[in-house]
Amino acid sequence: MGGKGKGPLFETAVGRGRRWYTLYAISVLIGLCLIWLYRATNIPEVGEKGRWAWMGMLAAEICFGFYWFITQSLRWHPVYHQTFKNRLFQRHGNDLPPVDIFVCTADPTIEPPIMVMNTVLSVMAYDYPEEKINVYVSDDGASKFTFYALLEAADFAKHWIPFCKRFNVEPRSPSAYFSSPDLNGLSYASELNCIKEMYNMMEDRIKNAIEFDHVPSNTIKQHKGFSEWNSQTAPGNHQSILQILIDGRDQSATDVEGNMLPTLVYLSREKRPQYLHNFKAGALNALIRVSSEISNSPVILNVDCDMYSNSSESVRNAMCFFLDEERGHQIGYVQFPQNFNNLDKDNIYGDYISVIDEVELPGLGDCMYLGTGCFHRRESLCGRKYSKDCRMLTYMWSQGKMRDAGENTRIIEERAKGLANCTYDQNTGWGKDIGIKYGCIVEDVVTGWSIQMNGWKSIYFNPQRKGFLGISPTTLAQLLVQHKRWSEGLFQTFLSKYCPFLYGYGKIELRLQMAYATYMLWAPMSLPTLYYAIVPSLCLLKGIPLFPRVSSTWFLVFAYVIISTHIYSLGEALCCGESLGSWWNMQRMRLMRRICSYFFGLIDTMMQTLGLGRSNFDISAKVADHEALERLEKGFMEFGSSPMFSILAAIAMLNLFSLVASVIMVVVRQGFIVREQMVLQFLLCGVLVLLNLPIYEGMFLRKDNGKLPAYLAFESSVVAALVCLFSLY
Ligand SMILES: O=c1ccn([C@@H]2O[C@H](COP(=O)(O)OP(=O)(O)O[C@H]3O[C@H](CO)[C@@H](O)[C@H](O)[C@H]3O)[C@@H](O)[C@H]2O)c(=O)[nH]1
Ligand SMILES: [Mn+2]
Repeated sequence: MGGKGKGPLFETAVGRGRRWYTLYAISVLIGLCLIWLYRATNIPEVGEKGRWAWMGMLAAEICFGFYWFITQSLRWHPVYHQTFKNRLFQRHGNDLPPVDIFVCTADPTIEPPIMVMNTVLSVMAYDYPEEKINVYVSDDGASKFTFYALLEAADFAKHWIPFCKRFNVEPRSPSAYFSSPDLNGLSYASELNCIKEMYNMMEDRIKNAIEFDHVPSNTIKQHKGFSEWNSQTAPGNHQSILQILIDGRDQSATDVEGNMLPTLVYLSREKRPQYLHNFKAGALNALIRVSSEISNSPVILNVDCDMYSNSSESVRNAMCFFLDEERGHQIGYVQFPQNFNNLDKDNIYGDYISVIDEVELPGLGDCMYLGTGCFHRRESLCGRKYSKDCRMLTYMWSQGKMRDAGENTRIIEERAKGLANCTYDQNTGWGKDIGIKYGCIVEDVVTGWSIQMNGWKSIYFNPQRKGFLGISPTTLAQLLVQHKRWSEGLFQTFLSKYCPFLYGYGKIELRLQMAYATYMLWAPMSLPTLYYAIVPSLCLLKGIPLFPRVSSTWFLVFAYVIISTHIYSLGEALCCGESLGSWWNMQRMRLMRRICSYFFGLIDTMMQTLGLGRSNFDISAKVADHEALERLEKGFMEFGSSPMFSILAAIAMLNLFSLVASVIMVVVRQGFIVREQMVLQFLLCGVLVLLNLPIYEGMFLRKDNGKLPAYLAFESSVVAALVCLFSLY
């Protein structure tokens, strides 16, 4: 290396300000202990009113306290990485390892082929030597329209890639680029118009094909791949379809400027009704095998089909980690944050994205595998354990199996196809010790966890310009379903042999075990939250006090813990660039997620533990209708429909009744609330009502299509009234 571009390829800095944080955390911990002490020493006597309610409060507060304690692991050891791409260039030039890029799609209706195509084009156009990029699309929907869109993409890429490189455009997803606001007055306006025109025509062709259920017949004639589809082909029942659309080794496959093109492969693995297909994990494992036969790159990037590349530098950034002479050989994967390009400014669905990106993920020191936007070292993904003699990536790659350039594409297709058959990984290590884990709907977290257990280090890299942008759910119902799936999968993992505290015990730092547990315990945390959202309000109605009176010193303890933790979380959100309104929305959604998604996730996990039912990977929708988007822009939540709303609405009504009733009592029987021991309970109920305002609005005031289903208003009022009456007697 001759001292070229001296210094490491990446640097790691440890966050500052820890001392203050530790002081604050200790003070909260003391407060929590005092609260438990207060609860334990003030339990109402046998026969006194509210004894059971009190014990429940104690249990709930123990849960909250314990949970708060383990979440501290996410703020314990913040590290930030910086890469030096110029040094990478000085040392290696363009002599860099190849990368295999996996794009997964599963359903052409909720993941439109045009979206998949844009993601594919964005990753084909990375600022990286073209012949070193290999893009694989896994289509679990076995859709000939997705296939057709990719064929079009293969053609369009010949113009798009040179265009991107010549004018250095960002982002490189055509549709995202064409819709960016600052395209006026560019020096290359005529080239831009020309390529935009070409793109629009292509988009129209694909849209028409889908609308009329008809791929242009000359395209069908030109590509033998279409013969794989017949009237029997169904997403859940078909043979493996594998087509190499661009063979990067083929010297004649060049773009309009004569440069080589990235390899592009379409795969729809075999599916048969009698075989489990293991959802996304199965798809990724098929891709790992198939790609090993075709390009076998030492680094694998995988993205969901909605996650287009927003920065052309990501591959080079990732290589700075893997190729670092000092530490690169230990790194198993480099995870970029998951960001979204369809969030409204007030964050109405209360995504914690910014806090997670800026605080929690760096705060962990290591990183979880989040399922998308992650670069893996192929070996680590394939289950190899890290050992001191794991060689540098460059070595591995020069030793790796490289396909003979002259070999016929069709022969390779035939050979690789067998690796995607559904019997291939039956009774093998695939899904257990090799590849992505099976049997869990959060395959990503479990897989990342076991890679870490195998001794590999992980990197969380959050550059200024976001690496990937995707689509987050656009209705409350979709969001709740997504979180239900996550909480369910995560809790199942907690109960399985992968439980962080057992599996990780003695092998991995406690900090990391706790960090994983904070996510895996979402589902059971629904119970104390439900308790807090229901019981104190009912007791308010009955006049049973559950908190200390204002004049007591214990009151100060509660006040300190409540106020300090909320001020802290508000401060954190503001520092991450959120607004006050967006923080408030985050609080609301935390409540809703806990009492709906996590609660249903908990129930489903329990059912499965008892052997009733099996979990399903409900794919998140990635399209929203126009009206809905308009309402969202105006700040109205789009509800959609979901059985989970029943519980949400019932709790909202119950709190409203309790609040109204106690206000009436204050007015009629003056002094009721002023009995100062009810103050905290009254406030809690009041805050719950405020958080639930959009629910009342959605049930009673709104007339548009995004409101809550009509029957809910009636149903929830009746349920809440019955519960209130019942509890009064
Ligand atoms: O049988 C399936 C199901 C899903 N997918 C693909 O998996 C990806 C993720 O699915 P999506 O419905 O978008 O999931 P999210 O709710 O966004 O999922 C998040 O959480 C998942 C784990 O629950 C991770 O796998 C994802 O990467 C992560 O984005 C999409 O590209 C799908 O096409 C498949 O390929 N086959
Ligand atoms: Mn997604």
